[in-house]
Amino acid sequence: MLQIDSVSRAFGGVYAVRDVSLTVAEGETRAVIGPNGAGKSTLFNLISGHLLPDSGTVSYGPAGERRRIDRLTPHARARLGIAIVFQGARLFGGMTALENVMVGAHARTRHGFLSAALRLPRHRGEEARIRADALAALDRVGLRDWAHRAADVLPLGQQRSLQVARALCARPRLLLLDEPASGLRAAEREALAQLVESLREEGLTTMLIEHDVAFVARLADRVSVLDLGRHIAEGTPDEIRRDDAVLTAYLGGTVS
Ligand SMILES: Nc1ncnc2c1ncn2[C@@H]1O[C@H](COP(=O)(O)OP(=O)(O)OP(=O)(O)O)[C@@H](O)[C@H]1O
Repeated sequence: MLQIDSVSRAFGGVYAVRDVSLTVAEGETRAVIGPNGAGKSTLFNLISGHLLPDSGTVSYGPAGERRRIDRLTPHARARLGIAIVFQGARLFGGMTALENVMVGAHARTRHGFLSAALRLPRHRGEEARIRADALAALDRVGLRDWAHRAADVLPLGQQRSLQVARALCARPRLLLLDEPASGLRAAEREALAQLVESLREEGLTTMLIEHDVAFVARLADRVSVLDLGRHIAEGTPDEIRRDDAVLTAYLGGTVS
């Protein structure tokens, strides 16, 4: 579904991502781990289009439909089915849960969010369909009963689920989750883990950045490890746990 070839991106002469190559299969759940500053979020932004690579290529799509996307805008990539939930992403505080999700659906409409917000005539016909999709997305993440509550009064765990619903409403084929579990309490983490598992069962291709090893071991088919911008290891969670380069990266070179 995703193929990244020799991608690099530097800031001020310092590589955030350096010569990274990896492929993610359709239906796979891929965890991306690595110490702080390893380049994980930068990699996600290179996939979503919020950053462009200095060199290298990003290709996307199921077999037979694969195409290069590394020069496309984030909006164009969203319309191809790539959705990202940013780390610490904010919700629109003055809106209900349902309205927040409907914003996500506009990412894939022809006219976009601005036209929706202005309620232009050409847009009105799509409104009912988007509303139905948004309610379905809320249902999928267990938030149907919260649809008409203000988004900013939801507990943090449900805010995260709402962000996932917003991304799902755009009908992604590749979902990028940047540290979705950070700051959540145990019960909230469990609910999020179950949500990611259910998406996996539905066959959605997902990449997630996560620090918690138990969370990764439970959810990921494969794990990619970044360190100082480089892709230093890839394997199943079990293989990664035994990988010397990974232990060295995490423990600062103290492993013999
Ligand atoms: N927009 C930017 N401008 C300048 N430097 C940046 C920018 N984005 C990232 N960097 C730098 O690139 C490196 C990688 O950052 P990135 O956020 O991708 O790492 P990360 O693995 O996601 O870290 P964390 O786990 O702390 O979120 C860091 O040294 C960071 O300071």
